[in-house]
Amino acid sequence: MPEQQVTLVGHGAIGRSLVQRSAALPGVRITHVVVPPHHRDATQAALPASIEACSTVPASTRLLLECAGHSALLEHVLPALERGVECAVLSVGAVSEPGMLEQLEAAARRGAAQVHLLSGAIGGVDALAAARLAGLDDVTYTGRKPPGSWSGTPAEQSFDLRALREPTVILEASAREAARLYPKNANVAATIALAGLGLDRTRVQLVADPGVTENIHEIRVRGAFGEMAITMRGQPLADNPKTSALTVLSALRFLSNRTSPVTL
Ligand SMILES: NC(=O)C1=CN([C@@H]2O[C@H](COP(=O)(O)OP(=O)(O)OC[C@H]3O[C@@H](n4cnc5c(N)ncnc54)[C@H](O)[C@@H]3O)[C@@H](O)[C@H]2O)C=CC1
Ligand SMILES: O=C([O-])CC(=O)C(=O)O
Repeated sequence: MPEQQVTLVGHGAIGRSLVQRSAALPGVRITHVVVPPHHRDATQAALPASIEACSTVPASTRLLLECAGHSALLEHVLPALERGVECAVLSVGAVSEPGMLEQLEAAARRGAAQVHLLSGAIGGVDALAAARLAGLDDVTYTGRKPPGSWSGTPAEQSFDLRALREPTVILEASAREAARLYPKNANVAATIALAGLGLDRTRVQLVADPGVTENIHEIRVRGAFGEMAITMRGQPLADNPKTSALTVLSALRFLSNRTSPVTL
């Protein structure tokens, strides 16, 4: 099978870990990393010489993997899809913006390309999306992280995060609201919603819990298929505690499947 060349968008905690880990992935080579223009030189200095830092998606790109943030969908993913570039996206919560899902679909159709919404920090998306085909009654998601992982979010305006002594619900809302208000913490809420009952009918609870050190995701589903309950207790990335390490591994799995004769 031919080598799969990949352009990454983003070089934060996920991007750096992907560059490092993909070096051991047979058949996959990250060739470019797209970063904001003012980060280009510093990023190039941090990358191996075989990877080029750039501020736009190169014309040679055939597969793009986004690990940057919601704004990167408008800036890089939509134009790439229009040009026929296959894209994989981790900032799934960007679809909480009205019209974004439709824009992704339209751009992919025009470019005859596919956009893959990766499962990221959670498991069970395959089962949920399959269960949906027979009809779902109820899908709930609870995201629980240590208080420090909610710093820089709207929770800071309502709670003194450092003073919390008890698990505290910081948001109860639809998946759409959760993903919009917490763009760095609730992408999985949007993923579960897209796989299940949709952004407006999926109920989400976000919890700041001083009693935990992991990022805990609880998914409960009822439907004609039966019931499903999953708890993920994800280790956070050392570079960014908001992000679970499994997010990187889910992107690696996607890349690995591109070049494996048997996919799983
Ligand atoms: N689906 C999932 O399970 C998860 C998804 N994510 C998504 O992945 C994103 C990245 O996560 P981390 O690497 O932990 O964050 P990070 O904050 O460590 O790194 C993000 C990097 O992307 C860069 N960036 C931001 N906007 C950009 C743009 N338009 N073009 C190019 N580069 C841009 C930033 O400069 C930064 O270096 C999160 O913001 C979130 O949207 C994160 C965790 C889980
Ligand atoms: O990595 C995680 O645990 C989940 C996360 O931040 C997100 O859904 O945006």
